[in-house]
Amino acid sequence: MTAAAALDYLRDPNAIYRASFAAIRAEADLSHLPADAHPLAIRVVHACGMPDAAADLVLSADAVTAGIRALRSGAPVICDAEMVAHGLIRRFLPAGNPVVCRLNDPTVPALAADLGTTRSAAQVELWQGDLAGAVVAIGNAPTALFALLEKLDAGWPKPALILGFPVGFVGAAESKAELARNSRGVAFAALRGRRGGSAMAAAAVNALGAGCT
Ligand SMILES: C/C1=C2N=C(/C=C3N=C(/C(C)=C4\N[C@@](C)([C@@H]5N=C1[C@](C)(CCC(=O)O)[C@H]5CC(=O)O)[C@@](C)(CC(=O)O)[C@@H]4CCC(=O)O)[C@@](C)(CC(=O)O)[C@@H]\3CCC(=O)O)C(C)(C)[C@@H]/2CCC(=O)O
Repeated sequence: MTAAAALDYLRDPNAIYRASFAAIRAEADLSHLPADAHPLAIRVVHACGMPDAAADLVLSADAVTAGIRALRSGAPVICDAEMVAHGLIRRFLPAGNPVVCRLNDPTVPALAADLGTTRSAAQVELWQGDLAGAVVAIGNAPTALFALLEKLDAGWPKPALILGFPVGFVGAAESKAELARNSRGVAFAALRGRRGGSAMAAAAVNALGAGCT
């Protein structure tokens, strides 16, 4: 049997990252973003392969500093989906920050049925104790973002930062527009429109974590 010929592709992980980030810097227009948000924008684009997504990124002026400060202080990262939680590069979290996702808490299905909502939104009921000063990363569920904003309107503790990246056709654009219109006094970053996703939300956290070093 003859040995299979090795295909020609880049194998060095650091070289792959360098080449990706260089391509994004060359292709994505980041000029509307403050310099401290460029690493976050680059990682978000990196996670989806769409340089034009950078144009839809909106941030409050304090988003990056608030996120980095919160992570350094050991704040929890609250995620709407396990996919977001699993996308976090743990070695980037500077203080062994707890990662919280309550979607699969055994009480959530009954809670969702009682409240007449999704499991993603029902889990927000379980976030109250972790919310003060936290980084909240929403990458999947528009209903979770809407529910969080409703809780803030009801006087719940404020997180340090909301990363709004829900994706899809029902409620994604609307929930992020509401966050950008009125973030309830909380620093935020969001991707306007239908695009988003767990990988992008995790990438945003990873960029902040990398910025802590
Ligand atoms: C309406 C929902 C949407 N889900 C999308 C895309 C993806 N979802 C995946 C997976 C595996 C999960 N999605 C759930 C969060 C599930 N998705 C929903 C809900 C029905 C409602 C959310 C909402 O509208 O706010 C939601 C169920 C719920 O009751 O909350 C998930 C919990 C479903 C499950 O059966 O477990 C699960 C999350 C698992 C986890 O990570 O913890 C996908 C991988 C596709 C799939 O279903 O196989 C994909 C991932 C996208 C991503 O990057 O995160 C949409 C398209 C975003 C859609 C929301 C809007 C719409 O237009 O329909």
